[in-house]
Amino acid sequence: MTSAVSGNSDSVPFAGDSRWWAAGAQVASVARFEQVIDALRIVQDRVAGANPPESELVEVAEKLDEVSRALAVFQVPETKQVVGHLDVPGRGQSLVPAFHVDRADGNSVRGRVSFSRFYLGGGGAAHGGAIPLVFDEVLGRLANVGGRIRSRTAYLHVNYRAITPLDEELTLEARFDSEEGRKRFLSAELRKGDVVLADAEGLFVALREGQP
Ligand SMILES: CCCCCCCCCCCC(=O)SCCNC(=O)CCNC(=O)[C@H](O)C(C)(C)COP(=O)(O)OP(=O)(O)OC[C@H]1O[C@@H](n2cnc3c(N)ncnc32)[C@H](O)[C@@H]1OP(=O)(O)O
Repeated sequence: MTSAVSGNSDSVPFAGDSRWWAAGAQVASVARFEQVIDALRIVQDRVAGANPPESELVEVAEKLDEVSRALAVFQVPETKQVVGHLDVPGRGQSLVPAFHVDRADGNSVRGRVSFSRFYLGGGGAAHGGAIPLVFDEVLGRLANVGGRIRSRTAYLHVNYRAITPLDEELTLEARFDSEEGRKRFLSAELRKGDVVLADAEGLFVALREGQP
């Protein structure tokens, strides 16, 4: 039996808006899909952190080929895609570290995020591109909740204030600061305890009718 990918209503604080990209998409099992994404995230981390002998690499490459062949016949257009549209932390995708919401309303959100080995830049610090990924994810979602017309990021300014460590639970707080016509201004901070690791300001522009 298949079930519709959740059509996150405004009554669900800080839920995504699957109507944006996935109207009508069906998934055989949300729990099973989430299990696949969790396993994929672990594979990403294990590959990033591994240096195995050649014989092991041959075997791993074969197994990964087998997995991609199994999925090749089930490829669907974007409107039917499941990844990114599940009502679970991380939205069922493996690009952006999963953001776990603790408190949210239409104008602010607070939650937790952790950067695993896959997101290593160097010297024990998270990659400088991984941090904006999380800011764009959280600010982008906050910009669009509450029945607002959907918007896209016009700019995202990120300040790196301190090294962002891997494998530690960090907090992220974001707010909808102001609105001028189609322009929405949002900001956020990523913290370890009381220490600000990075902060961001973003402009999100509401799309006109028919704008992709
Ligand atoms: C379950 C699913 C969950 C889904 C959950 C998903 C979470 C992640 C969501 C993340 C969202 C994204 O990353 S979206 C992907 C990344 N972003 C993009 O691809 C956007 C690419 N850019 C564009 O499409 C366009 O440039 C727009 C839409 C941003 C703006 O173009 P436009 O609509 O033609 O508007 P335009 O007239 O240019 O600008 C409108 C006003 O904004 C100002 N403006 C525009 N750009 C800028 C700028 N960079 N810096 C300053 N100001 C700017 C203009 O001066 C103007 O001000 P004034 O004259 O009116 O004062």
